[in-house]
Amino acid sequence: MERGEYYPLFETKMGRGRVVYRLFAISLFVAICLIWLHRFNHIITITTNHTQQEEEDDRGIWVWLGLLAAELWFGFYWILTQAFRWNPVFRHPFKNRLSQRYEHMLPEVDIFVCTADPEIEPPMMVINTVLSVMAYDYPTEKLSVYLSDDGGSEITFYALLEASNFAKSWIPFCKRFKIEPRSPAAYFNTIIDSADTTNLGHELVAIKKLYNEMERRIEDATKLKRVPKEARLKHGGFSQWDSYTSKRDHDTILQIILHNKDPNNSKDVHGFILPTLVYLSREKRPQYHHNFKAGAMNSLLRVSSIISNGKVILNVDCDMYSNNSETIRDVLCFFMDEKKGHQIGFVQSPQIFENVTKNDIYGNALLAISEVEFHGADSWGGPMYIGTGCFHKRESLCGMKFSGEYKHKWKSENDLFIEGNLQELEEKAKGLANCSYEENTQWGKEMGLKYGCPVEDVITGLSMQINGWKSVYYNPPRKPFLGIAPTSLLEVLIQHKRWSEGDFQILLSKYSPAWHAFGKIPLGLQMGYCSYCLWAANCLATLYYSIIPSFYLIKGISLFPKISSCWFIPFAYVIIGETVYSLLEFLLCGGTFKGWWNEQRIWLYKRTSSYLYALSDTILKLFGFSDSAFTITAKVSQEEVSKRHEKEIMEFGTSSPLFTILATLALFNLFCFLNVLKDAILRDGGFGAYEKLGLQVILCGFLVLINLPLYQGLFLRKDSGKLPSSVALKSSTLALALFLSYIFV
Ligand SMILES: O=c1ccn([C@@H]2O[C@H](COP(=O)(O)OP(=O)(O)O[C@H]3O[C@H](CO)[C@@H](O)[C@H](O)[C@H]3O)[C@@H](O)[C@H]2O)c(=O)[nH]1
Ligand SMILES: [Mn+2]
Repeated sequence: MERGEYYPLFETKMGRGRVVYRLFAISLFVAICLIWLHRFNHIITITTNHTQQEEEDDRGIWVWLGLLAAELWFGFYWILTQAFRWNPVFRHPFKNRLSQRYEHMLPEVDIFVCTADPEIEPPMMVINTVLSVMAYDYPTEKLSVYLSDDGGSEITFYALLEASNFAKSWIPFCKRFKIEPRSPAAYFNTIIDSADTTNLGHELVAIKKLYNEMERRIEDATKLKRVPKEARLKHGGFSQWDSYTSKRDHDTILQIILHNKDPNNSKDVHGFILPTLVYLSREKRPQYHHNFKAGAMNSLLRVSSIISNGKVILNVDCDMYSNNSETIRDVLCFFMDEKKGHQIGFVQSPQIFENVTKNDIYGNALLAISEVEFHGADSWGGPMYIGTGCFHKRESLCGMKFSGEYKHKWKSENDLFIEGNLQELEEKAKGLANCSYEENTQWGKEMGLKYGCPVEDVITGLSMQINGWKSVYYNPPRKPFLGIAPTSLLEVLIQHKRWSEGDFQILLSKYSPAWHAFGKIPLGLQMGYCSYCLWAANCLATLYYSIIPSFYLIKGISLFPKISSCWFIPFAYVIIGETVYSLLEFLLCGGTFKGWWNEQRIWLYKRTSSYLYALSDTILKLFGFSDSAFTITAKVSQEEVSKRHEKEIMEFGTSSPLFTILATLALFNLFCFLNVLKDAILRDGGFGAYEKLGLQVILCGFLVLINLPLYQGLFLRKDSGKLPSSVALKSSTLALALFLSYIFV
């Protein structure tokens, strides 16, 4: 580097097509205003020309007021979503420059992996994630991996011991052959696909054999729910389970499995030191709330502070393995950039799922969020923290506020010095993971992850941004992490209930992006946060739109301008414009046409079921009637279910009130639509009579078309993934009652 010249460690590029997009957005906004005007005018006319209006209009005013409210809502919500489409940016790190400047003073990195239940998060999956992050291309003496096990499972501990042994061969293998990805399971899958293994020869055969043997032992133990006796005798760590009563009631279990203070046991087959590896199952007692993942993370923060005290922390869920061994180096380019790095509090990468099918029937990929909106957020001070695949500075996570004078010191003058032996260190660390430790402290409030919210990640990220930190969205072509998405409709709906409920609680909390954050974070970021925090609130307008227009269609009453009227134009423009835009956006993000159609369906389902539940639960919670829980998403499914998932057949399977709502709405619209067809055939003038009802027919028809998988699940399918007959019965009755009530209204 020449004197005085500054070569940044990363660059930021603007997205293309911004001007075109902004023009489109403005034109759409004008059309939305015209729709509002139309409703407003009509309502004024009804109220002022009261004299000899038909009786119908009198009642009609409520319906029109409802429509105006729904459309005001949709319009307002659309405006919020524009913030994240206004100015997308893209980041590119230069890791060669990082190496040149800082190779010998790279910071310590602590990696936290969280797991909570050995049944739905199988130990084999967990250790694959652990191995993938242990094998990062990074100086091993500066890397520490912590597994937090809220399941307190001996089997998971056993699996981790096995993994620590396997790592002794696996890590040198990865580094020697520079293989990717470094989760053994994922890697072996790729070579089955490519079959190009000739250059690895017998080394590959040998490592695969080791892996298979380990896998067999762990799977056996998992099936038997018992650790083999020999293993138990060999490792003293198991004695910590002697006093264990249940998952919800046990002492802190902590074991430093690999550590350079125990060099005999902590080197790989070539004699190089391995990363530090720690197992932690924090203390649990029935009388103490454990605060789910946030509680686990805070224990990890404290425990790690006396074992390795890494300045950078990576947090992944146990299903999110590292898909690129160079990610740490890439991310350090953001943190260590001499000019802009100081203010960066965290670097988030997207949540990408490996098991999403081609047309993504459950809309799991959330393409618009990961490929568009987060890039937009990045231009306003940064994306949210979404729980996994996120790198933090320890300071920002621990609650420090950013101030202009702050400069991060990467050179470690006050490096952690460990006195005594490992046992003493373990004992000391255990105390930090006890239930009572947090009493009368700021943990969960000002320090660490926030408690009391089902989306601990988002609220914690927001509070960091309010504290003055910025974040960066790092979304390179080769995705840094790959995880597992739910594979049944109910799982998806429940996950979204948790998310939308949590987000809505943030809106009402003391960190509310709507008011508390005002003046503390940019307006664009506030709007964007609000668009997520208001997911739940979308249910009302969507329900109104799925019921009322169809209902009035049966009565033959028009609620939208007729096709020949000039007021029809703004409606048509908004509908066509938004549809075409969302389709284009989806295709440009790499989706398929069918995937887009599936996503529309899922949004409808979430809005009419998950969000409705989230909204009512939040309101109940406000009045103290309910408490939010954390339902862990399953990462494995029965074989039949996975087969249907591969074939993209929607999985219902059980009965749930969420399904009853969806089925009732679908059937009600089907009845309305059949009624239209009947009238069109029997009545004079056929479809012509529907000219003034055009948009209502289209809306009803759309709802029927998008619900096709539901009708199949109700009446046509025979497999075990169909909707149970109890749901069919309940929803048919409800839908019929709703349909017939038009006679009385
Ligand atoms: O008491 C608990 C509950 C969960 N977890 C872990 O939290 C992670 C996320 O749980 P999961 O069931 O997979 O939820 P998702 O909805 O898939 O998770 C997303 O949303 C969560 C917030 O709702 C975030 O915590 C996650 O990081 C984010 O990936 C998993 O590793 C769990 O093992 C715990 O450690 N302790
Ligand atoms: Mn998950």
